[in-house]
Amino acid sequence: MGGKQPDESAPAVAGKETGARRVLRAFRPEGTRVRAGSVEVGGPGFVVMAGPCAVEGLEQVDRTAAAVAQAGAHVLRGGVFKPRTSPYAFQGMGEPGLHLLAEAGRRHGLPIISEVMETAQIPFMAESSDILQVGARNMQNFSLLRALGKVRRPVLVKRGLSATLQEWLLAAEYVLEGGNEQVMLCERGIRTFETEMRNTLDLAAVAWAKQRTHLPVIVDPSHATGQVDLILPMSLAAAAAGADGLLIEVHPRPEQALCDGNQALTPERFQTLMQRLPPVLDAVGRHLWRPESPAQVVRAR
Ligand SMILES: O=C[C@H](O)[C@H](O)COP(=O)(O)O
Ligand SMILES: C=C(OP(=O)(O)O)C(=O)O
Repeated sequence: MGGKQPDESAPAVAGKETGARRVLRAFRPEGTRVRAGSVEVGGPGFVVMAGPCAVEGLEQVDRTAAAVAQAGAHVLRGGVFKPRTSPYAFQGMGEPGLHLLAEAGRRHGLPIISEVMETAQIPFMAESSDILQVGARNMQNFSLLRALGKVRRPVLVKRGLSATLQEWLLAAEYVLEGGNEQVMLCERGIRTFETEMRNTLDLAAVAWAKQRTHLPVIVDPSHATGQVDLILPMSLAAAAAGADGLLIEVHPRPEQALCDGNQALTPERFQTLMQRLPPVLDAVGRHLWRPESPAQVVRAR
């Protein structure tokens, strides 16, 4: 793909592989900036999205939202539809959970991101979520991707469990092709022969995607490692590798979490992470996202 120009006029040839076009850096050399509420992803500001893996109830989500907001997070995450390996595992609170997440976001001044698993969920998820997440397991759910192309909400496309970089980009291409330009990529670790960690975080893919595409790239060190002790070092490494932000799991009582407690930071550990990011970001010419000052806004006009 490297060096190829996007060819909008090229007709798809039946039976032949057609490459990515709209995701390529050449399509928008200046890069895409995605807006979620008042937060901008893809500019110089590094955006931290944090919250529970799954919304479990009012107290849990509100306490987490308060803690991550206080530590400086920019977006509240929380799954209400959970793609679980076992049909007997907690599947999420569904729409009532979405209302709790949205309310917690409003109360603590944070836009929210949540996973949409099926096309039928899009209308109400898009109504209340500032960012719609496509999970790793749904990265090649093409009808879902096409439907998200018609939505006026930013979409974060997670890399599939064993997806190649081309497959990941082409998944994002589906959303862009549908007319939605507010798309982000998320590296969340892939399946390899290694078994010590839950997945293998592919940080080279982050630098690669930043070079080859114009889309913001987010890293999820929680699913990538599955281990709390690795989340801090991998978050710093992601910032150094050029990621535009992080998606991190935080729970007030990880040992009681209904999903993925092994990879959830306590609020205290999350605060430490937020304090460790600025010097690394500074070394690569970035900073934690902050609203533009009025002076900058005037200059930009
Ligand atoms: O957050 C996410 C997923 O639902 C979770 O990682 C699925 O893993 P499991 O169902 O195999 O535990
Ligand atoms: C399910 C999630 O992650 P993934 O799709 O990367 O497994 C999640 O972030 O809630």
